Amino acid sequence: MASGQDPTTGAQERKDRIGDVLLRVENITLRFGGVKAINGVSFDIRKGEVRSIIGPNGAGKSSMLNCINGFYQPQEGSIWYNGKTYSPMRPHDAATNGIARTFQNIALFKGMSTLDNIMTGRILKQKASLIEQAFYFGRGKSEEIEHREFVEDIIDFLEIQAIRKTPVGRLPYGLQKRVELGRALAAEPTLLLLDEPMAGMNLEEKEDMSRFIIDVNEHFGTTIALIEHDMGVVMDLSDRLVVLDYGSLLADGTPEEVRGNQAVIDAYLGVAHD
Ligand SMILES: Nc1ncnc2c1ncn2[C@@H]1O[C@H](COP(=O)(O)OP(=O)(O)OP(=O)(O)O)[C@@H](O)[C@H]1O
Repeated sequence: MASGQDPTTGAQERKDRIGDVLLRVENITLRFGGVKAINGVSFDIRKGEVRSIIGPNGAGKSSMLNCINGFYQPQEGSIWYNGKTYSPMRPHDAATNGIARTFQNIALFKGMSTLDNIMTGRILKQKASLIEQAFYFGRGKSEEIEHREFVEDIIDFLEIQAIRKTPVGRLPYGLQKRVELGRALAAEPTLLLLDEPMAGMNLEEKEDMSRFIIDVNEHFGTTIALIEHDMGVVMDLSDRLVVLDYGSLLADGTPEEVRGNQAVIDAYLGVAHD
């Protein structure tokens, strides 16, 4: 958030930005054999908000993102998204309906350049036939130019012009994370799922990434669901938080509400379960 800004103006702007419910997780239960990774969890995500999912290791956070984008198919429950119920959500439905994500462990093509990696995020936007693309004529040619311009804008936005031709495997970790964000943005997502976008980063890199997340949310109006372990970052960025513990919903509310919740404090301090 810009320094020197009147905090009441900022709060009002945020309120104006947040709209109706975009996605609702309804009573999701996910099992792996005998392990209940998620246990009857429900919550919603509103248009334009930054919604964080927090909780101790193994709480079910990544599994929840995997249910939302269809990588995992829960045994019970459904996902309501933008007017339609998915039971379960399938990866293709998620991708074609504007749900994009980044991963806890970077999933880029290490030998390919920054530019080419981000271009792969445009695949679902391509309308030209394979022949048109291969021989670079007709729609293939005009589309390529259009996609390239879009990707160049993302590169400018994320301030990574200097590394546009560098193979991503040679980049430091923090920059690889930024390229991964760029690839997700190339899909022009309505809902962006970020799985620990700041893991392994130093303070300066975390500050940069926080700024980009806020900018994506404010400038593009992208709704963001975020998993992050750094509580300082989470409290600063989030409009609302969901807290999971041992696969169950422990709390749901604003940063202030969650910060003061005794069950959350106990979970983080490691108070024994009955
Ligand atoms: N593919 C899988 N196969 C078997 N068990 C799994 C699988 N994915 C997750 N789990 C289990 O489900 C539970 C929740 O895991 P999950 O990765 O969702 O937690 P998390 O909150 O994201 O943890 P962390 O903060 O450590 O990343 C854990 O007990 C985990 O071992």
